[in-house]
Formats: sequence, structure tokens, C-alpha cells
Amino acid sequence: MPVFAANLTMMFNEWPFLDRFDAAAEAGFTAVEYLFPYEAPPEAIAERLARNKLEQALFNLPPGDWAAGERGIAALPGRFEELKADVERALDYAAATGVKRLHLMAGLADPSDPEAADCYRRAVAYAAERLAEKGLDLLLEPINGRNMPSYFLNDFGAAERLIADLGLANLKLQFDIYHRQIIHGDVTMALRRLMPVTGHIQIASVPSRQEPDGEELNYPYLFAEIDRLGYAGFVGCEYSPSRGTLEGLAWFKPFARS
Ligand SMILES: O=C(O)C(=O)[C@@H](O)CO
Ligand SMILES: [Mg+2]
Repeated sequence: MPVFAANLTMMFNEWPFLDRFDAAAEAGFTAVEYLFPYEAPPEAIAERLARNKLEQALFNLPPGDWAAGERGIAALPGRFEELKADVERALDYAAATGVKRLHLMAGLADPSDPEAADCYRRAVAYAAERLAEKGLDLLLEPINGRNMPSYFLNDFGAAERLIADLGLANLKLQFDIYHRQIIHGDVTMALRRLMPVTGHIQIASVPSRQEPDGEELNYPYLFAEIDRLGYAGFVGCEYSPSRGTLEGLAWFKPFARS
């Protein structure tokens, strides 16, 4: 049975950030993820996790100036020193929360630009090696260009090649099924092929990015396939509830902790 992590950036938005941990546990989740923890003190997050017996499944390294439109800095020339400091900041939060995997966002850059490709490769190798010293995995996530136009890592093949080229044991794929379906389709065959390098999975309906209980993907079939493939990680529920978060959890009832 998959272990689902509530994505507290998109779900439980009816509550202030720290109270979302309590609400997710109350709804039966045993794990949480979110984009960024950096506006809350690490100790406060750690306290909510412990109080609710929740596992921290994932969060992202700092993304640059998000409010100004940045979506990561790994592929951006001239930002390597900043990236090194970001890695240390994320590791402080990792130590407090016990998370075992972090996602590095690439940034907005042309994937065919050799300078961006060099920057990205250097940043990914650096971050993965630094995280390995702490026993953490580094994740790369291809993101579709409709949700994030001009995003550098917009192709699963590119992520797969870089992971293979670098050959670092803790460098893995963040397989967001929603993005996979929009970019390439062929979800089941991709799960089978990429499972050996997959460190985290995320889900949402396509095309609306809502509860995984309708539209063009058959999630009961995919959950069974994920189990059949022996995946032992988390499945992040990275969707926008169509009504309220609790009102849309019928799909999750069979998996909830009681
Ligand atoms: O947009 C997504 O999909 C994510 O998983 C976020 O973490 C942005 O990287
Ligand atoms: Mg995702």
C-alpha cells in the first residue's frame, strides 16, 4: 500500500502553515511534504512533526527569489556561491525535520544553452555530494511547460541521462505523475523503467491537478503498479483540492491511519 504524504503547500490551505501538520494528521496522513519550510523556524516544524507522529517526506532547497519569478537557480550562471549557501540552509532544516530527500529546482533557462547545462550539472553534482555526506538523497524533477513556462528541466529523458551520467548513488528522480502525463504520457511504462532511479513520486489528476480520483489517469491502477514494482518511498499528494481539502479526501479513506 503506498504511503501518502499530504502536500501542505497545496492541501490544507484552510489552516495557517504550522496548523496544517495537525490537520493532515487528524485526516489520517502519516507523512507530509511541501515546497519550502524557510518561513517557519525549524524547531517549530520539528515540534509539529513530533506532536503528530508525522514523517517529513520531502521539501525543496531554496529556489532563489520566488516572489520575483525565479524557480530555482541551479542552471543560472553566476549563482553557484548562493547555491552553496542554500544547500547549508536546507541541511539545517533537514537536520531538524529528519527529512531524507531534498528537491533541487533547476530554474528558468533554455535547456539547449550549453552554459546553463554546465551550471546545472555542476550544481547538481555539488548538491548531491554535499547531501550524501549527511545521508540524504538529491532529487531532480522534470516539470511541464504549461505550469512552469521556460523551466530548464522539462523532459524526463534529460533527467534520466544526467542521473546516469553523474552516477551518484544518492541522485534520484522525483517522478511527478502529473508532469509525466502532460509532457510524455506512457506513465506505466515509464514507472517500470525509471523505478530504479526514482526517489519520490507525486500525484494529481490530469488536466486539473486536483484529487487523484478522476479525469484522464486511472490512479487505482497506478497505485497497484507502484506497489507491484516494490516502491518503498512516499507518494506526495501535490494537488489543489477541488472543493475543500477534507471534502475531497474520499479517495484517501482506504489508506488513512485511524
Ligand atoms: O511543481 C511541482 O510539481 C513540484 O513538485 C514543486 O516542488 C516545484 O518544484
Ligand atoms: Mg511535483
